[in-house]
Amino acid sequence: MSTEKELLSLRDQIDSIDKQILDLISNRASCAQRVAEVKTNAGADSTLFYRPEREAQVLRKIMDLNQGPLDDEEMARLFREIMSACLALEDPVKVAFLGPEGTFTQEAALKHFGHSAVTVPMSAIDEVFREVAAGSVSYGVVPVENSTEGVINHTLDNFMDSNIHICGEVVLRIHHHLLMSDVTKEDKISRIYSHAQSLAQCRKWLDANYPHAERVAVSSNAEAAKHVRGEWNAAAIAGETAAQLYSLKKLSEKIEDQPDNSTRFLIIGSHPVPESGDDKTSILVSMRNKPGALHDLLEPFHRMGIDLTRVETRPSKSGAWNYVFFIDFKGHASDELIQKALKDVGERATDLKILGSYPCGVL
Ligand SMILES: O=C(O)C(=O)C[C@]1(C(=O)O)C=C[C@@H](O)C=C1
Repeated sequence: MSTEKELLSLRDQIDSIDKQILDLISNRASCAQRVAEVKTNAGADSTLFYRPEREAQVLRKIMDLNQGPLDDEEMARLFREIMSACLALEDPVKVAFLGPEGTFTQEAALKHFGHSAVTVPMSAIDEVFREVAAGSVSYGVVPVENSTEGVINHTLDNFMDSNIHICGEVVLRIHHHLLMSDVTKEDKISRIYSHAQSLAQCRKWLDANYPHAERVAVSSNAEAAKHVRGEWNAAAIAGETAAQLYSLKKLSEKIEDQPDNSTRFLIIGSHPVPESGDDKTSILVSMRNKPGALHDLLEPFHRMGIDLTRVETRPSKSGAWNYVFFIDFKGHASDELIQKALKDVGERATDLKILGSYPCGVL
């Protein structure tokens, strides 16, 4: 068969497959609309249309069933978007993030909820918490730890004062680029804007390449990108989305010191999430200042074979909270073993607050 004929025949096959995919996606979307009716008839308000545990199960099943040639992550991403569009038919989910437009937090929100979600920029982490608590958005996305720079204390501190639930987690690979605008003079860069975390994540690269440039910390990478648009002697460190959004040119790509630099974000909401089959629980525990306090606290987890994934200590804000520990572990708070462990831990602690049980990040 000639090349031309072979191409024509393959494109005929693709056209017919596309028609089948179209019909199947439309059928799926109609089912989601019926799900919304059932939920409404059962009295659920629209904040309960989004079901994190069900979404995690759907994506995990797709990854299990996938036989290639697309890899599991790629396939899950496609289904992520289909589900996002189906949910938007029920009721588009409104998500607050640490703005402005173009931040990594917005990228994390879209990765988690898909591109049919409505993302709403906030100017500070506290505001994301506040808007979720006030109910003006259904969910919020906040950064919690970075593989190079460690924990984001400001996010943890917000959990001490709120009754917000953690509903999910999402991890994002963070690539930083040095960006300049069309007025920047490449050989005259004497000031570099970025978020303090990003400046820290690129410290060695900056020391080697721009040792004399002033490093200016601003409220976000996207804000840094905005800044350089009118400055001939300044550059910004930010990600791909901000570069595109603010039409900046990449002077150097992937300048982060650690090639596997990634940030974990938490999804916060107002409702607890049922079990998905592969879950994590986050708790906040306060303890009096005495030798061996942390060992005592963690002993039940060790004894019961519960997998701890993170332990962070923060100074308490009041006298009663001498030590505050943020502890993440595998398992769901409705699980019998986890309930036993929490009871034991609660008896040893001054105070224990369950921040939420949620599906382990899928994508
Ligand atoms: O199963 C549901 O409850 C649905 O609303 C359907 C669906 C989906 O498209 O699969 C959509 C949104 C939910 O977040 C979870 C799943």
